[in-house]
Parts: sequence; structure tokens; C-alpha cells
Amino acid sequence: MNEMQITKIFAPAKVNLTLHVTGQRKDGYHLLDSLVVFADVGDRITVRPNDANRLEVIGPKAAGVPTDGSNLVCKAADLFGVPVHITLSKHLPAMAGIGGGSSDAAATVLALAELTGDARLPDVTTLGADVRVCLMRQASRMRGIGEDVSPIEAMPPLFAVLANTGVEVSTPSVFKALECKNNPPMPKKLPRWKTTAAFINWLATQRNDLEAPAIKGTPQIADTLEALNALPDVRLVRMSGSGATCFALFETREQAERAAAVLRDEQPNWWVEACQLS
Ligand SMILES: C[C@@](CO)(OP(=O)(O)O)[C@H](O)COP(=O)(O)OP(=O)(O)OC[C@H]1O[C@@H](n2ccc(N)nc2=O)[C@H](O)[C@@H]1O
Ligand SMILES: Nc1ncnc2c1ncn2[C@@H]1O[C@H](COP(=O)(O)OP(=O)(O)O)[C@@H](O)[C@H]1O
Repeated sequence: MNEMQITKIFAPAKVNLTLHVTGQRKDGYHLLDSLVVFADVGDRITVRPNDANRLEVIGPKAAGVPTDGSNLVCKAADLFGVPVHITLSKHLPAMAGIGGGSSDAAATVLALAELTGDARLPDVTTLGADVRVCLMRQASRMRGIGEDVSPIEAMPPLFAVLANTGVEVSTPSVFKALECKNNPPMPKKLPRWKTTAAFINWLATQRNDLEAPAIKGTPQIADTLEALNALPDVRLVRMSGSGATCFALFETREQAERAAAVLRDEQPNWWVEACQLS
């Protein structure tokens, strides 16, 4: 390992454009069929070799994020067994359905692989169901409980506003509140979308099966969807993951940025970000 080396890596927000829950395994985990994409907003991580493991959590969303070994970046670094100093700059809200912890863990794995020169990535199953797709960092179809990931070729450009009122949501409780566990998957073969408009029209025919149970436990999600729906030029709104972050889709970056400015004016205390999804 190069002792002087410092590795900086971006941990993008994960967005579930679709999230179909298609079954449940005997161990309680749910089978999913999800179109997962990544935003150009996210956390930032710096990893450097050190005498002992050390974690510093900074940034606008650092409050409440664990600073001990339970942080997923520490668990990810432990897979390599070399002591490191990690600085985690949190910009994504936690427990928000945009995989902040999972994306941080995946980014840490990639940083440690670079630092140690170890090309073989470790098994990340123990870090969480979402970490595998976060290692890909590109539009993917995710199936199984998250272990079956295949990249989506040629996704049209897509722009979004992400919004979160600040309320945290527990993923297990949303899965528990889901009444029907056996919902239809996405089509076996996904279409080849030629334009952003065609892509959004198709997405509108798909679902997030966790949206209704999440709203039941967290009514603020309905308020978020309503506010996003009222924005100028908006084409589709939906919740990501198990919530509470919701997204509004747009055809251009300018439209997304204009809409984000409108929502920030209306709701200065919400987390609101315009971004590109890919
Ligand atoms: C729902 C999703 C959709 O992308 O996103 P988030 O809302 O967390 O962002 C993920 O599947 C979450 O993945 P992740 O957050 O890594 O899950 P884990 O830590 O492995 O599991 C947390 C809990 O979620 C439930 N869980 C998770 C994944 C899955 N396929 N079935 C489940 O039932 C289980 O109750 C589990 O105990
Ligand atoms: N690096 C991290 N960033 C955020 N949360 C983390 C991190 N490591 C561990 N956690 C814990 O993981 C849980 C889920 O957070 P997160 O992954 O952001 O949510 P979600 O799975 O809804 O996208 C929280 O309880 C948080 O305390």
C-alpha cells in the first residue's frame, strides 16, 4: 500500500425509478425488481492509510450519522483489514430511501481496492442488500433481494428534483406494512427508450410498491409528492426506495433547476436538490 496515497471518492445518491416487490423469501427478505439509477448529488469520502482506524463525519447532513464502527464505511473498510482514516462528508439525508449508507459503503470498498491495489472486490452481502448495485454506480436492473444486478444500456438523459421533508423512515417497518408481497415484475425485456419523453412515459406505467405502505406510516410523503406534482414542467413523481425521499422527473436540467428553486422558496426547511440521473 502506498503510505502517502489519499483516495477521494464520490458516493452518489441511489434512486429507485421503479420498485416492484415480487415475493418474499423464507428468511423474510423481499424479492425485488427495480430500475436503479444514480444522481450527481451525493456524499464525499476521503480515505488515507493510518496507524489505526479512524472515522470523521462532517458536512451538512452529518448530524445523527454514526461515528463509530457501526458506520457502513467502517464495516466496508474492515473487509480489507488495513487501518485507514476515513473522512465522510454527508450531504445526503440518512434513512431516506436514497441509499446514503449503502452508497458510502460501496464507495469505500472501491477506494480501499484502489488504495491496496487489490483488484478483487470483496463480497459485500453483509453490508446490505443495496450495496451490490451501489458498486456499479450506473443505471441497472436489480433483482433477487439486491444481488442480481444487470446494467441498463443506453438510458436517455434524465433530470430530477429530489425532495425530503426531514422525516426518517425505517426500511423494515415499511416492508412489514406492505400488504401484498406478490406483485407483478417489470416486463421480462425492458424497452429500448429512444427519448427522455418515451422513457418517462414508460416509467409512468411502472410502480413503487412501497409507496402506499410508506405513506401510511409517514404522511409527510404524501405532502412531498403533492408539492413535487405542482412544480412547473414536471413529468412524473414517485417515491424512492422505502422513502421518504421522493423525486420529480424532468426532460431538461434547466427545468429541474427552475423547479427546485420554486420548491426551495416554498419549503425552505426541506432537502431539495436538482440533479441528473444516470
Ligand atoms: C428498499 C431498498 C430498495 O433499493 O432501498 P432503501 O429504502 O433502503 O434505500 C433496499 O432494498 C434496501 O436495501 P438495504 O438498505 O441495503 O437493506 P438491508 O440493510 O440489507 O436490510 C434492511 C431491512 O430491509 C428489509 N429488506 C431489505 C431488502 C430486501 N430485498 N428485502 C427486505 O425485506 C429487511 O427487513 C432488512 O432487515
Ligand atoms: N455512512 C452512513 N450514512 C448514513 N447512515 C448510515 C451510515 N452508516 C450507517 N448508517 C445507518 O444506516 C441506516 C440507514 O441509512 P441509509 O443507508 O442512509 O438509509 P436508506 O437505507 O433508507 O437509504 C441509518 O440508521 C444510519 O444510522
